[in-house]
Amino acid sequence: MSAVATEAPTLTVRDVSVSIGGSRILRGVNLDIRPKTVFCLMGRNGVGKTTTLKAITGLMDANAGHVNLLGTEISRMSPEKRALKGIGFVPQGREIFPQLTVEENLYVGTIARGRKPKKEELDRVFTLFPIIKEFLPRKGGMLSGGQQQQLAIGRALLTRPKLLILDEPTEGIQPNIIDQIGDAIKMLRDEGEMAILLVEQYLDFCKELGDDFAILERGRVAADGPMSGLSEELIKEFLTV
Ligand SMILES: Nc1ncnc2c1ncn2[C@@H]1O[C@H](COP(=O)(O)OP(=O)(O)OP(=O)(O)O)[C@@H](O)[C@H]1O
Repeated sequence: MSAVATEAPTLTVRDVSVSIGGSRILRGVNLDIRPKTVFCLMGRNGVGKTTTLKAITGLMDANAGHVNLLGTEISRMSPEKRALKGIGFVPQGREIFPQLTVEENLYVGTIARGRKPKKEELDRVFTLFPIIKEFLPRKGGMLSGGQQQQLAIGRALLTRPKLLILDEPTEGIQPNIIDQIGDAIKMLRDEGEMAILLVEQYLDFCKELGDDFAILERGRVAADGPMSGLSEELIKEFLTV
């Protein structure tokens, strides 16, 4: 077993349940996300992937269960407090402010913390996504979907997360930008400062990037383990439509 595998997890989710309007959406979800790895949360439409992310980030309250980030119980904290503890979230749809410039969008997360990003933090984002530097004065709404995704990831990175959470980053994005986002995820993982939790329906993207996976089915983890264990049988049973 490698040294990495024996390190304490960056995030543990234990028996997390969420109900919305009387229906049980999550029914005791368990996840262990190791440091310096990419973890892919997979499953068909409507199985509870986004709800799991919201229970982790605090955007949705869990009825039961525990979420622990780097040894700290965060499940009763506000989303803002969880962000300060080290959770960076890039939501589905990216949530770029269309009327703000790219530069203003980029600074939103750090300014909310009362500071401006440091030059080396900005340079790191520009190295990952050179287009952001080129388009700094443009309005966010003028960017393509893929460029907005890069901007949203850049914005999250400036908060120096310990866990970067990405909800369907490839959705509706052209292939060359998907490749750039994949390369950026690999680079971030290899730098070793964070773990990355990826919700993704694009199977090849997950297989290429993921170290570990979990498959959700009706609000529960139906299978999990190292990505090498994602068999054709599991894909057929839980992922193909
Ligand atoms: N605010 C809400 N009110 C009512 N039902 C909801 C709400 N949010 C989610 N649901 C329901 O909870 C279930 C899980 O939704 P969730 O968005 O977590 O699934 P998902 O796996 O992320 O799906 P997708 O791949 O379509 O995004 C779905 O049946 C959805 O209709």
